[in-house]
Amino acid sequence: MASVTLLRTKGLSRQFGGLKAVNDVNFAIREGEIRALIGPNGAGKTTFVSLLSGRIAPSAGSIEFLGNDITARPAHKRVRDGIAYTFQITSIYPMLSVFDNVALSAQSALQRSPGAKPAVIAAKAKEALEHVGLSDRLRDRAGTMSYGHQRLLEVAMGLALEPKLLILDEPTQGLSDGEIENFCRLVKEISRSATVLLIEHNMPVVMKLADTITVLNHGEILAEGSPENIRANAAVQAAYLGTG
Ligand SMILES: Nc1ncnc2c1ncn2[C@@H]1O[C@H](COP(=O)(O)OP(=O)(O)OP(=O)(O)O)[C@@H](O)[C@H]1O
Repeated sequence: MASVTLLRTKGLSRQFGGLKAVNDVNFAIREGEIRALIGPNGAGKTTFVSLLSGRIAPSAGSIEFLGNDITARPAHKRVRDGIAYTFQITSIYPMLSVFDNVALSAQSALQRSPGAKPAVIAAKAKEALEHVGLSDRLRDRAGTMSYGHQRLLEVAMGLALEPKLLILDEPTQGLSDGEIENFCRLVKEISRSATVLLIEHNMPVVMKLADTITVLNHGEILAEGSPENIRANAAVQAAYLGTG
């Protein structure tokens, strides 16, 4: 099946002082895949996706999205292009209702289609909340929900942006086993309409969800391949055991 490259990086690098947090990364993700980005603590995963979303600027290299060079494009424009990034640290507005949080996201997505009516925004927000199973919590103040539900709210906010690429940074952190199972189902469902890039430490989740796994270590791609492939990779095992 022909597949389109959604996003590609060439020589992407970011230094913090003398530290090469991301070093010369050539990466490509195809439309429709679920890609997991894994690696030991400090490997550069969050820095890498922050470069993709435009939260931080690269020291060198380039980023292409659907064939266009977006390296210098500001973060808010990348959101409009279709790159949504849910943060590792909860980024909801705790004093606003669940519905309002998602409506704000939906509104920013609909700025792409002029003349969007409040009713359309509300419908999009409700649809996203239904997707993550929070339809019965619309009026709750976001900050009063459990941590797990706040993570789901974040995913709904990402979905309301109607992204082409949804970047999830450690989405299962702090979730219960039952919540993780539901979350895996949700990601599968999301992947029917969006490409998913997932930073994840929970290996069973990675093995279950990912079509392809990219392993970062010391800011560089150490390995890339299918879950079976990566599981059997000696260099990956060594990196995780701290001997690589
Ligand atoms: N703003 C910053 N200033 C200085 N150093 C930074 C900054 N952000 C990240 N780093 C450093 O860059 C390296 C990569 O960090 P990053 O957070 O990208 O790793 P990670 O793979 O996401 O780690 P984790 O799995 O622990 O979240 C680390 O050594 C980190 O200390």
